[in-house]
Amino acid sequence: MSEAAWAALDADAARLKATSLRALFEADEKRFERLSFRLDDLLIDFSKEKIDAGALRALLALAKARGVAARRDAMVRGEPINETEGRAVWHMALRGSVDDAPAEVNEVRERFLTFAEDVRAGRFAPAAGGRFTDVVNIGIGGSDLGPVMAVRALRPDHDGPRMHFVSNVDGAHLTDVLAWLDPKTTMAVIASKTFTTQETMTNARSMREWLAASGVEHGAHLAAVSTNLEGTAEFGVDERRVFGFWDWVGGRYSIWSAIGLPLAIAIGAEGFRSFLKGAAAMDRHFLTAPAERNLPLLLGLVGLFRRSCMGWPTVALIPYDQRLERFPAYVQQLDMESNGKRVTLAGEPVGRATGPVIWGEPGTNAQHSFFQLLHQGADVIPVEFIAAVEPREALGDHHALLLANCLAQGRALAFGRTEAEARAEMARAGQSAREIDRLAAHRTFPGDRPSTTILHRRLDAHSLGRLIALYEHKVFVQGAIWGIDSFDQWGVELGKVLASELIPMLKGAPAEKLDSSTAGLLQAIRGA
Ligand SMILES: O=P(O)(O)OC[C@H]1O[C@](O)(CO)[C@@H](O)[C@@H]1O
Repeated sequence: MSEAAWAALDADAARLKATSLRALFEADEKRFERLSFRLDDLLIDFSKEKIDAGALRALLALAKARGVAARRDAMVRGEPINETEGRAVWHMALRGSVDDAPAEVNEVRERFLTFAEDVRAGRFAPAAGGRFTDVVNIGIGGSDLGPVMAVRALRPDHDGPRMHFVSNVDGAHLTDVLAWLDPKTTMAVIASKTFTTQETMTNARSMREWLAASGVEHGAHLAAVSTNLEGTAEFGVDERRVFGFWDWVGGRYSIWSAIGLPLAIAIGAEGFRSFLKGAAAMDRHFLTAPAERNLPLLLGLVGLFRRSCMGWPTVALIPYDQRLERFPAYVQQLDMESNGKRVTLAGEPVGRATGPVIWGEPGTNAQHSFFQLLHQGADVIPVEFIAAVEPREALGDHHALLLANCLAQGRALAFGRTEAEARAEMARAGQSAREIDRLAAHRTFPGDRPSTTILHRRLDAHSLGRLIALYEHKVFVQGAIWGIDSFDQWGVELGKVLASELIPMLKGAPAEKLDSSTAGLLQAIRGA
């Protein structure tokens, strides 16, 4: 049954490759109305994608044939859909979107939100008195990217102590962050699901030494977030400041758990609850909206069509919102660690291209760096634009300029500028025929480059929660159709094992059983 659905999609892809976006818009003046979808103030416009009603029908048929709704419902019921690790995938329980969530979810949430308020109000204070002015979150991957992204996104709501994030095992990271801080008024949150991650534990130990070296009672400056309570105790974190979570929360899905503590300290408990409510609003929509109007389903299907049928390997995620500067990096982990797999749950090759490369930077900066390639390079790179209709602060005409640029880029990508148009423009500008001949090809934009535009009213805790949940569910939909396990990450294991083997050699142990390249590089490092 799904073979038939894939075959129909391949036919749609062939037809749409031969039909330009210009032609699609000319053929249907209601294209925007037909291909844009809303949830409250959130609007997703797919009309500049290379899709049409036929392709969308075929995509919905594929989702049905692949049992996406049944798998979604199994996820909500807490079934172990992360089959390779035998775990449930229950991050929706953290935002009140499942029945029968364990009582400890609420208990831990209340504890860490109370702690956040205590830090903000100075009730939890440094050992030697005063107030904590700075908080350093030490974590990596899902224990870093969510908190850092969300804290930056919600800067206008940030009225707690200053927040800092250290993730890289490169000592430069910790050194540069600590250089500006006073240990007497700095606390650390050690965030690690496993509490064994080499980078995080190394940074945590160095942080503890930095606190101890200043003479502060370092234990009183530490908090931890982890599923490994033995590990946190062994490290010396007082259990009153340890906030747990559970193996059914994937690292890249953990911002809703106590991993969100830095965000709660920054914006307060009420702000954090609003963030959870935004995600819950998207959950409700994903669970109940009809397939033809279901935003995460459609976002997933359009992306899947680009990747598995049109063959485009990457997606540029471009928020026209400076405060979403880390959103592309956040979605990069969410999507690439989830769907960067090539075998199905049964261990068979998927047989189709799977998770795309996700990358991006905020606009308008991106326009002045890599947009040249998006417009005139040899590859088609679909773009997802994100913008807020209202700015958080009124500052002259900045926001109008920002939005004008966002809309202009989508138009330029989709419709380009034909050679005839380029020539006519140069002629109007009074350029000679010779000059026109010389430059016409350079000034032609092929166009026909797809984009999706996501608009919401403004960026706040609620809309950020909703946006993240939109992307989480989109990733889920694609993984379900490809039949892969979107919730494991075996691909990060081998590098970890090989690094452990190399550590002693970097510290002087004899180099053994190495390939000639690695041996040569090690030699060069030792001899340097
Ligand atoms: O929270 P932990 O256990 O320190 O893991 C950090 C990150 O490392 C990974 O396990 C692998 O990179 C991610 O999935 C995770 O978010």
